[in-house]
Amino acid sequence: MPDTPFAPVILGNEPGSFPHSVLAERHPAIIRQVREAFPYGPGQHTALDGLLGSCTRGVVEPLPADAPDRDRWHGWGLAECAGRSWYDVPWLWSESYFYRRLLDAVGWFGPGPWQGIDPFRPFKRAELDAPETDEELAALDGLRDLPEEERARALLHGSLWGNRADLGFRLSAAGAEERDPAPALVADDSDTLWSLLPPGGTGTLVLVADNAGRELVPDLLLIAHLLTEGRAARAVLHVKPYPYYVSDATTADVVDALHRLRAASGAAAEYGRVLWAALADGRLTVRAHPFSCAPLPYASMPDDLRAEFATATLTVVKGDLNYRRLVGDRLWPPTTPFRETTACFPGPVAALRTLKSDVITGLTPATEAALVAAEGQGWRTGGTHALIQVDPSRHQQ
Ligand SMILES: O=P(O)(O)OC[C@@]1(O)O[C@H](CO)[C@@H](O)[C@@H]1O
Repeated sequence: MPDTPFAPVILGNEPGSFPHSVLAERHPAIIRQVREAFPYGPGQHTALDGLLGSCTRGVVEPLPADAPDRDRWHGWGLAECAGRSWYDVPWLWSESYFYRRLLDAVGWFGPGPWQGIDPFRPFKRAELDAPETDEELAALDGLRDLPEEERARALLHGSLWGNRADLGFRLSAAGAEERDPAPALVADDSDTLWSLLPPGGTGTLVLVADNAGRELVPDLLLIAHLLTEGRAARAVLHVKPYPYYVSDATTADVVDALHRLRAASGAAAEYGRVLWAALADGRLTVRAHPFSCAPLPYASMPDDLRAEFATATLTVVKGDLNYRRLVGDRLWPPTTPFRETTACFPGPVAALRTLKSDVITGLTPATEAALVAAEGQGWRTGGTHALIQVDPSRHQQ
């Protein structure tokens, strides 16, 4: 066992900290926005009031007796967390449960007319329909004549920076990193990533998606490229089984994104056709595993998911939340080797993430020092830095 230093699990109970602000400010703001976006009835308003009181001033309450996933949540620690302040249980747990309870309040789980109505859909649609998305899709035409390696790199960066809701074609201008006082890309294992996906590959790429809209679109473009260029024979796209963390992608969001691509012109539409055909013939599949909305790190993943990740040629996990779940939602010393924190993961894994929370591993001492000198600790949560980290090993479980 590697000599990994102790790192405390992140809680939300320290006023002034980022996690505390999410519980005390972001969650109430989300309740407000959802309320304003839908013509909910009195029952839903009362339930939202109840959730607001509970999550800001109260304690974690059990799920209703008829909740379809009650047993599952008990397996995920509900009995241990119930009755405690939302601020005193692991932050990851608290956030996940907040979204679960929000869906309850608006009637997502039904039965009834609001069953399956995504409370975040207006926000996701607005982003997908934004003129910036048109510009980003039009920029794909400029990639057409580039050598495959350069297209692949541009699309990888598109997917990476898409995690900031920003396609990367315009950001990956040569030299941009060097011009900043601290590097935009704080770790870059992309050579290792590409070595796992050589042209002519016969393997399976798993991509664990994060946000819908302007992140999911470049994720889909990357998948289309890898399939078309033979860097992967098959791809599996993991999305969330229900709306989560406001903008996380569900199957409905995949459908919206594909329609958006097909309705575009030029290269974007071609990518859309590739993906549509790959779904039809089974080279691309979409999965919505319950564990994707679990309040737990991947170390606790169930056996079926473990088996799937174990057989993949490479699993790419997107975004900040998936990073927290991959390495553990802990305050690691930033120079803790990435590979020491991913020992729970059964197959080769790559993280593509913009930095939006305190968790970080795998920095060199020089990079950490440059970041701290330039920004104090603000680089951890500002979303202006990103990383590509890869652990190519197959861990025996
Ligand atoms: O996973 P994503 O979309 O990249 O980011 C999720 C996020 O917005 O949610 C958490 C705070 O609620 C943070 O981990 C992070 O900032």
